[in-house]
Amino acid sequence: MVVPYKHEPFTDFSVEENRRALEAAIKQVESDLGKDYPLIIGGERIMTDDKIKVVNPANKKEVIGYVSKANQDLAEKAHRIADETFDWWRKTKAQFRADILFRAAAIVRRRKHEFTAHLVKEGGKPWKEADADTAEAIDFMEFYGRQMLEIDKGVEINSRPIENNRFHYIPLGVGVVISPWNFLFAIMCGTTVAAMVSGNTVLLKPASATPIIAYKMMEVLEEAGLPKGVINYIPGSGKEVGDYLVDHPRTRFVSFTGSREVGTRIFERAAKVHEGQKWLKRTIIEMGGKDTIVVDKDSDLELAADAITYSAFGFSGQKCSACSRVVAHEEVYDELLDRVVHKTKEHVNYGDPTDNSHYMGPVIDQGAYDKIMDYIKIGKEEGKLMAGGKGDDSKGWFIEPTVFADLAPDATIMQEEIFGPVVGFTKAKSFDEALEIANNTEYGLTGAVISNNRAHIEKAREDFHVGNLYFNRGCTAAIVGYHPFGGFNMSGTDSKAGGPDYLIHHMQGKTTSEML
Ligand SMILES: NC(=O)c1ccc[n+]([C@@H]2O[C@H](COP(=O)([O-])OP(=O)(O)OC[C@H]3O[C@@H](n4cnc5c(N)ncnc54)[C@H](O)[C@@H]3O)[C@@H](O)[C@H]2O)c1
Ligand SMILES: N[C@@H](CCC=O)C(=O)O
Repeated sequence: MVVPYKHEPFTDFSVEENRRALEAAIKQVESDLGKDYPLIIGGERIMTDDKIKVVNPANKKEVIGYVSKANQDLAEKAHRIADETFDWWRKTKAQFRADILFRAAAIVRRRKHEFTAHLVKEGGKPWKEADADTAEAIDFMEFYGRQMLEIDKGVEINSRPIENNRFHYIPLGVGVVISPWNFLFAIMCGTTVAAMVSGNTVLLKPASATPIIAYKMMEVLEEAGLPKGVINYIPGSGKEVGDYLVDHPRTRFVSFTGSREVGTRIFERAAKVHEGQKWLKRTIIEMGGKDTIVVDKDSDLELAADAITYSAFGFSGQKCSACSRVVAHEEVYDELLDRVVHKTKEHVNYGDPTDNSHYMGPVIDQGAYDKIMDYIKIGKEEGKLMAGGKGDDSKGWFIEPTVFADLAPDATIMQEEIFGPVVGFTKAKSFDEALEIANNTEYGLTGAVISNNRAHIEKAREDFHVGNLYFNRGCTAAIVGYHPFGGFNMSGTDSKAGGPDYLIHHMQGKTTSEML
């Protein structure tokens, strides 16, 4: 029997002991930088000459490590091993697979600050965000382990007196898991272990900006008893290795989390049936967002301002769930805007995230920096700059928390995902109009409504078309097992990570009927 699932508590860094523990862990991680990391294929460590250079986004000169890069030959080798391993792995008991996750979760929990410190360095995450990322990785392992045990009980169906009917889920086959850099531990871990615990074998291609945490997870899973060949670690170029694996006729499913551009490309490519392919590939595709907080006339404006500030600038706005649009009723617009601008200028400082006094760290890389600065330039033409607007990429990739006011609902920066510390405000004449504006993007991931009006909350529950809708709080920070996460429309397939249906996406239902 396992104890009931409860999410991993966050660390309180105002407690001196906790603060010191993370400081020590950061020092430890710093003394360990610059190493070489191999691929892991069928349990074998393979060093390649071609390497991914992983740098600290807060200090470009600091190399976190050099990670071996898979090419198509190595991807093919990994695929063959994953395929062979699936033959016996698919028959292992759910309890055996779940136990690996429970042991792995316990290992990470015991070494929690070490992982968090690594995320501060590799991902540029401030302490609070890095701690939440580690906690979420633990949660995914604990939650999916339990979910698998539930699914293993089977589903009741009817039998007539002359027959014995059964219905149960079986795994799919070899899955390609492609993960993003922003929840470098949690999402990478959650998507990988969900596929594995459901009885599939996995080819894990982590994001090129953050592949080292994935290597560390592999070490933990191996220590927890994961057999060779079940998860194969193959970082590499998205285009070269990613396309090859997505197109491969023996790939049974692809689990992708990342941008709309790459997600739609994978969706299209996976739809093509290649020679020798015996199935239609399953795709689990979770993409970006353009997430809105609606602030009603009758609402707590201080709560609204806090919710907006954290949702817009937590981890420098680099969350698919980040608030990048505010739609406020015209009667409260000016006061709300004043409060958010004040909080941004007073409280949202930024700098090296190893220093816990910084609210925000850097953005992830030069590409992200340039893209966000381009959007800020557009924002200056489309609206009124109220705070921030500058960047500095001399040492790391730092951008000021930026607020734009008086934007048209269809302005570019109100429609396209920026994925940085930029939030835009627009006005609505009524609550109905506010909802219309909130729904006017191609995305549908998260949203929030700040309101004291029960009828308006109920209207939004029906009409605000997003996968994760929150009332009287911000629109980020979903918790595994409590807020199943995934979006509508161009935000993806709404697979709901951390929810009761998630594992089923990695499985297929089988009916057997025996005559008595
Ligand atoms: N909906 C969600 O749950 C969720 C969660 C986190 C991030 N995101 C989204 O992810 C994006 C940020 O992450 P990112 O910059 O890592 O996204 P990205 O799409 O650039 O990269 C994601 C992954 O895809 C790989 N990739 C790139 N080209 C590929 C190809 N042709 N074939 C296969 N794989 C390829 C990358 O190497 C990386 O591992 C944002 O849009 C954000 O909103 C969504
Ligand atoms: N699940 C996270 C977002 C993941 C995407 O970046 C949240 O709810 O804030």
